[in-house]
Amino acid sequence: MTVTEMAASAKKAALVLARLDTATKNRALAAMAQALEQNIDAIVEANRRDLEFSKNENIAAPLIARLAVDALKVNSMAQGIQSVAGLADPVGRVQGTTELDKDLVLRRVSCPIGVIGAIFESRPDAVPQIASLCLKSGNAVILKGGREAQHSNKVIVDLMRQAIASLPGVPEAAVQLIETRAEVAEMLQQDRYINLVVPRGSNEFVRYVQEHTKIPVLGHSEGICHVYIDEHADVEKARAIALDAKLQYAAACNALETLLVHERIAPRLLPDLARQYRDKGVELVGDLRACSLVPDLHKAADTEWDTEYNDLKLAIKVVDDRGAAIEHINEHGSGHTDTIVTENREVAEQFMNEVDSASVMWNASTRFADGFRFGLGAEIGISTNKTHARGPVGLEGLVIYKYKLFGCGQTVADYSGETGRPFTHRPLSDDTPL
Ligand SMILES: NC(=O)C1=CN([C@@H]2O[C@H](COP(=O)(O)OP(=O)(O)OC[C@H]3O[C@@H](n4cnc5c(N)ncnc54)[C@H](OP(=O)(O)O)[C@@H]3O)[C@@H](O)[C@H]2O)C=CC1
Ligand SMILES: N[C@@H](CCC(=O)OP(=O)(O)O)C(=O)O
Repeated sequence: MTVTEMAASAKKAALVLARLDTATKNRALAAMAQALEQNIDAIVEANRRDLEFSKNENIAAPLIARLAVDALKVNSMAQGIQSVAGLADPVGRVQGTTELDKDLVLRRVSCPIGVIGAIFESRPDAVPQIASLCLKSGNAVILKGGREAQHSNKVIVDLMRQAIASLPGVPEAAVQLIETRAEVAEMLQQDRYINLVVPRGSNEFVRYVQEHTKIPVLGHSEGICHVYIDEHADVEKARAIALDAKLQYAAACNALETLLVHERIAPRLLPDLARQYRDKGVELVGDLRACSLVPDLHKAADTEWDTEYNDLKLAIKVVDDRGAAIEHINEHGSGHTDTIVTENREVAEQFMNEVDSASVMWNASTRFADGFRFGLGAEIGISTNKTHARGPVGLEGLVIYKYKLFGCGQTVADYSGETGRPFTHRPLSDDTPL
């Protein structure tokens, strides 16, 4: 099948999905989860081939960890799908009701976006997450994962499609997979059928997508995430957060890349914290003031402040005050996730108000920026766009709305000119029967 044919069938599927009731969608999700659980060996075997390929290509260890799938991971993929089934249906929610005039009532109701093209990194667990969120929100999806994960992705998508096809009324074309960059290029031309493209990847890749399509793009790009340790920080909290944000999963886009430390707390905190990082294998670089506090610290090149390492490397900078920290983050960050550690509420609120990022945190690790941990069930990714969705994108980010106007024969002429009737524009309760 060509990509154009796939996109056309996705469009048809989306029209069917949009009218499916919640119970049918949940049955499809349960079948998808069961299909994965019952085929753990096939998934793990496909993943073994992907891992072999990646090891031959010398892929970095954190990226191998992101790619690897074992039985536990398959079970957690299945649980993830079930948890999406357990979420409230985001489609058909009344978002406001206005009486324009007697017997002329306008209602805003949530509805699916349509067809989503999702391109993402070599992370097989992203496949069921994105597919289940799209299905629950009534959208068809065309998936493209990273080349290192292609065998795993194919088996997972095939299993989910077979599960969907076994249910009456649920179109198999709800979930489709493309595998090559050439197909991505073709997909980007399908503005007739595809309503939103979600690229997850480097800034260059997201820019490439934006420059090669007329389809709206919801970019999920790099995370140059910061932890700022304020002068009023609790040292133990600061240490725990700074270590977790870098070490808990260094390859994630929400991992720490630049540590900013207030000059008044730096001498007490940095030497010991640097030792702890080094004990865990983290390579450190710093500005001149950090270098004066930490033995053998290499001076950071100017470009380091704009670098996402995605690995066991960290840049450290000592700042004069919170204003300097906020300024640094707004200049060098990527609008993803940034944290302040402080015991001073006023300082924390200033930081959270003035840092222009999708997720701003107080006394918590940047690694919390995740759809599951935020209670969204799962995530299609973490948006670094400002519109239409920001930060971890769950079901709410996958619906739009339509206006439904309930009349009884009125025309605009009735409301025009000097003799026209005035509008009432009266808000009504959303459960008013129409
Ligand atoms: N905000 C978020 O939710 C996420 C952000 N990221 C960010 O992504 C970045 C790097 O991740 P990485 O895994 O290396 O991802 P890449 O940017 O290398 O690749 C991601 C996807 O884009 C595809 N791709 C890349 N370039 C092109 C191109 N020119 N044409 C068509 N397809 C292309 C890849 O395909 P192929 O493999 O076939 O080359 C893959 O499917 C990091 O900055 C990370 O923070 C990653 C995950 C989630
Ligand atoms: N949701 C993820 C982070 C986002 C993500 O997909 O990151 P990545 O490891 O770059 O693929 C998590 O915190 O586990």
